[in-house]
Amino acid sequence: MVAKKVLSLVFVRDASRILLGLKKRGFGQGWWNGFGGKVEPGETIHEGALRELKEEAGVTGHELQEVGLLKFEFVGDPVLLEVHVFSTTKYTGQPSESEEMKPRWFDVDDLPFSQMWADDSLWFPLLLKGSKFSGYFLFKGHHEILKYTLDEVERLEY
Ligand SMILES: CNc1ncnc2c1ncn2[C@@H]1O[C@H](COP(=O)(O)OP(=O)(O)OP(=O)(O)O)[C@@H](O)[C@H]1O
Repeated sequence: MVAKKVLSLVFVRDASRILLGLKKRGFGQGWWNGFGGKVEPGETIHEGALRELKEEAGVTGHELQEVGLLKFEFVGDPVLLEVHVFSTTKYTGQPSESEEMKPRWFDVDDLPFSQMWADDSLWFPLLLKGSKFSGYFLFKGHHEILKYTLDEVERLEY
């Protein structure tokens, strides 16, 4: 590991649904995911999360809770990705398509895991039941997880 990239990942939920976006370009293109991206210089991770949610989904989030910390490495790539996962049920505005993402509500019992990052199906159950979680995943390419750890935690530690 020689460098670390800090990213946000935001999930908006209601009683039985979760808002995902189909990534139209770049990293994770063609897959459904929460909204997020690189934290920019001068902003907090929380501010970055709100900005990305607005830019990518057209929605203003309120009372974001940080619920997960996920670290990713890819074989042959010296960069460690540190993804801070946020969740909220409070938002204003209507989800709308952006250059980067096409938003859509999914029933939590009918998530498109075959079109999502492979790690998502492992930690989504913890997200959906309202737990906090911390994980590490080593990928080979973009589809295969070689090893991982995943823990439900009381509080997130950096
Ligand atoms: C490897 N397993 C993974 N599982 C689930 N989610 C993952 C992920 N790896 C990255 N993510 C998320 O994918 C988005 C990438 O965003 P990404 O396009 O790189 O960022 P950003 O919008 O700043 O990019 P540009 O401005 O286009 O450069 C960002 O939400 C990030 O948290």
